[in-house]
Amino acid sequence: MSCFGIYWREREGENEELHEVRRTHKQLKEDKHLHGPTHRLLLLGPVGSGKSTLFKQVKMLHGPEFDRASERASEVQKIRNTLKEAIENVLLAMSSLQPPAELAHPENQFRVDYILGTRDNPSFSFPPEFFEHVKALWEDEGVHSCYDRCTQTGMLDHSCYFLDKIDVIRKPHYKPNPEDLFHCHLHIPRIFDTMFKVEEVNFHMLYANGLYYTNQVWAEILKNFTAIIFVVDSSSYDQNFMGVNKLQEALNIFTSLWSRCPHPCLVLLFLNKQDLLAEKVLAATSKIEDHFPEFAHYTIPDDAPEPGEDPHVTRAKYFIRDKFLSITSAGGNEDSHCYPQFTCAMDHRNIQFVFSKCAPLLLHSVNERSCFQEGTEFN
Ligand SMILES: Nc1nc2c(ncn2[C@@H]2O[C@H](COP(=O)(O)OP(=O)(O)OP(=O)(O)O)[C@@H](O)[C@H]2O)c(=O)[nH]1
Ligand SMILES: [Mg+2]
Repeated sequence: MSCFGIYWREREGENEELHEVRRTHKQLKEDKHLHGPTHRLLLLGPVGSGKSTLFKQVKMLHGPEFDRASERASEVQKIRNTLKEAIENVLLAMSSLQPPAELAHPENQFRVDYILGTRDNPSFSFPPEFFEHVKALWEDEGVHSCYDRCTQTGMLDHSCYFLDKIDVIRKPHYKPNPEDLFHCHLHIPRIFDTMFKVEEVNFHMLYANGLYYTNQVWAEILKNFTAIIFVVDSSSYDQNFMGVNKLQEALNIFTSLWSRCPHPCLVLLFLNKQDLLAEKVLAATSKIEDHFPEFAHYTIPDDAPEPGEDPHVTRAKYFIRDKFLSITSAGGNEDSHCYPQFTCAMDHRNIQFVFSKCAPLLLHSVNERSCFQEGTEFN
C-alpha cells in the first residue's frame, strides 16, 4: 500500500470523492470568469510530508483571511482547545510508553487527574486553575522528557508551540497573532484551494487531503494543472511506514508520478523538513548510510554552495535531492522539468523566499504553454 495523500488504487466511496473533485473543478471554472485565466497548482506528497502546513503558509502569504480582527478573536477558543489537546496527549502517552514515563514531581499527580478529567468536554470554559495545572505540568521534567520521547518516535507531532506560550494564551484579553493562527489546527476540508497572484497572473493551489483516485482519474487530473508541487519529508530517511522506508516510499511515489505527468510538465519538488534533517545529521544518532548504503560513497556536487552550513548537512540534503533528480534525469520525459527546493514549511520566511524563487519558474511554465489549456473538464 502506498502512503500517499492520494492513492492509486480503487476503493470504496471513491465515487463520492470523484464528485467532490468535479464540484471543485466546476467551481474553479466559474471563478475563472471572475478572476480571468487561472493556472492550477496541485499539491501532492506522502502522508505527513508537510502539505497542509505548506498550504496554510501560502494562504497566510497571499490570503486576507488571517488579517481580520474578528476572525482572530473567534480563534481563541480553538487555540485553547489545541493547547488542551496537546497536554492531554502528552499525559496519556506517559503510561503507554515503554518503559512508561513518570512525573519528576509525583505531587503533580492531582493536576494530571484534573486535566484528564476534563477530557471530552466540548464546552470547557478554561478557568484559571486549568492554566495553572498545565503550566506546572509542562514545567515538570518528567512530562517534558515524555514529550521529547514521543516526538522523536513520531508518536506526537511538534505541538509544544502553545504549551510554551501558555502565559500569553491564558491572559483574559489574549489576541492570537498570525503565527498562533498558523500553528492552530485548522479544519481542513477534503479538497480545498487558495488563490494567489504572481505578477498579475492568477494561480489556484489545490490540495486534496487524503483523497483516493484510480489511475485513470489520476491521469485526467494531472492534465488540468500548470505545475505540481511535490512535498517530501527529507528527514524521514530513517523512518518506516508499514515496513517500508518512508523516504524510499516517497521516491517510489515520485517515480510513478513522474511517469504519469503529461508533457510538458513542471514539478516543483519541495524537499521539506530541512530543519529536522539538519538536526538529525548534526546529532549523528541516525546515519543515512544505514538506510541508504550508497550514501557512504556520495560526494557533495559542485552546485552545492551553501556558505555557513555544516558540510555534513549539505552533503545529506544534496544526496536526497540527487536521489530524486536521478529519477527525472533517467529519460522518457525530456520536455518536463523538475526544480528541487529545500524547504521548511514551518518557517514563514523560508516559504516566502522559496515561492519568490519559484515565481519565475511558474510564469515561464505558463508562457511555455502559451496555448494554455482551459483544463480538461470532468463530465
Ligand atoms: N519541523 C518541521 N515540522 C514540519 C515541517 N513541515 C511540516 N511539519 C510538521 O509535520 C507534521 C505533518 O505536517 P502536515 O502539514 O500535517 O503534513 P501533511 O502532508 O498535510 O499530512 P497528511 O495530510 O496526513 O498527508 C505536522 O506536525 C507539522 O507541524 C517542517 O518543515 N519542519
Ligand atoms: Mg494534510
